[in-house]
Amino acid sequence: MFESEYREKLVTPEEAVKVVKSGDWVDYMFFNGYPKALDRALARRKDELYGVHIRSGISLPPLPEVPQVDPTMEHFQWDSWHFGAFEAKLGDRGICSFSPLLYHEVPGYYRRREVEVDVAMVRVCPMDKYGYFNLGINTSHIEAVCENARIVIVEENESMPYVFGGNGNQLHISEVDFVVRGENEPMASIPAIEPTKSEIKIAEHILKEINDGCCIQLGIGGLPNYLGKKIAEAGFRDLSVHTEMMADAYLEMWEKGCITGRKKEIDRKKMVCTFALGSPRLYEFMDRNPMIATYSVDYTNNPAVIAQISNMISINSCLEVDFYGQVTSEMQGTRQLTGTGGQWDFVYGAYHSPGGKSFLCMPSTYLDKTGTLQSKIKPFLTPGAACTVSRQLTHYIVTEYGKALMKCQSVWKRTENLINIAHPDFREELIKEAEKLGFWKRTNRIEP
Ligand SMILES: CC(=O)SCCNC(=O)CCNC(=O)[C@H](O)C(C)(C)COP(=O)(O)OP(=O)(O)OC[C@H]1O[C@@H](n2cnc3c(N)ncnc32)[C@H](O)[C@@H]1OP(=O)(O)O
Ligand SMILES: CCCC(=O)O
Repeated sequence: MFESEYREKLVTPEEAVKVVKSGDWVDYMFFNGYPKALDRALARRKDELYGVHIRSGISLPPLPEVPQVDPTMEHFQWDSWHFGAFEAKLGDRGICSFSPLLYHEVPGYYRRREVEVDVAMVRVCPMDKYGYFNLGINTSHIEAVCENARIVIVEENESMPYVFGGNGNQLHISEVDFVVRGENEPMASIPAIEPTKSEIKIAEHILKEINDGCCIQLGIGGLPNYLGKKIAEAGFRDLSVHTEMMADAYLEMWEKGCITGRKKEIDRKKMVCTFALGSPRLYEFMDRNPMIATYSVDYTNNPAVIAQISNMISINSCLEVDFYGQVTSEMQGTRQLTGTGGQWDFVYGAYHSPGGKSFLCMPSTYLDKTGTLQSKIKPFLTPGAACTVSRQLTHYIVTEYGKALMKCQSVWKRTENLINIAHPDFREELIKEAEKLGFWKRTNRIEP
């Protein structure tokens, strides 16, 4: 029924990118949603175009060519909502600018027309018999971008898993201006990372906080994934999933029979997410799986939605915490390493869930560029680092030495709680700093 409209709109990537004009804003979406064939065709137009802005986030291999063919940024300027390794390197070279966000608000930025978008380009599943292009493992904010773009171009990829959804997970042919056929390359996957000794200890602390019937959200990074494996091994029952990112850890929990979703107040018996990042096995698991429901990020990450689920346990990683309980999870001083992503959304939402808790986790130390051990608990965040979670919102901080409550604690008590979970080699020094600042009134330090 939609075949003739499809044929009318089907063009080559070279034809499709001709709609881009100098000065346009082009949206490439996130993760596996970025359109590889269109990107290559646009890069080839470099010498004809000036000041085209490309907006993206967490670009995955094969990496986009557009920012690489124009290091001068005369032709293409690269903007990112969220840095991955690729964007962090471009940022170091001064050829990628970062836009801070609250992830659940992103569809609203487009709907309120606070961000410009002329051309939306997105990688999708091939059209189905009802005329829909399923957005696969990248639902995120795509629908809102496309609703507000002057031109929408979809790039079909047969390797994209077809994922059932609640909302925002498809585009209809009538909403699309051009269709191109991509090269069906496999979705980019991320390798499993072995946990460090500290991460193993952190997981032990958090496991004590999990009960049968909880709803789990795991963030991005090595630790949350390892924790998911431990939850699976521990054999919890009737867990639910409401997360931003579907990851291999959930597949393991499901295979071990831990996840039923029966206890959730909303989306019962569904594993809810807005995108996926993991192994090919995870992507296969998600393909036409009736238990998975992908939604636009303004639903999954909306704190008011998260708060409707009882016993929400949110587990994310961070980089640095100061005596106030301010957290950065995205910057090393002035260097933008990653982004806020959904961290703020889940910290806030989980706290408002009946019985809910949020844990921001980090090893207590890291090695700096000179190989010197540094504490991640500091009197103040490293100058230049933006605060990802403000002190009013932080609930628990967890290191290998235990967990520290921040919510409702005085600055004195926060300082003390944090020094108790700092690496022992830094505790004396931190106490001295706290005393100088007048943040330390007495000690109840736990000896290592
Ligand atoms: C996905 C959801 O469902 S919701 C929300 C999830 N999203 C977020 O939480 C967004 C922000 N968080 C993140 O991006 C990640 O969790 C991170 C970056 C905080 C942690 O990810 P990990 O992979 O565990 O990072 P890791 O511990 O390896 O540290 C990354 C780098 O920063 C360095 N580093 C860590 N802490 C510090 C610090 N305090 N100062 C300077 N550098 C630091 C590490 O040495 C490492 O450097 P390298 O890449 O040169 O080895
Ligand atoms: C773009 C979102 C990824 C994250 O939350 O870390």
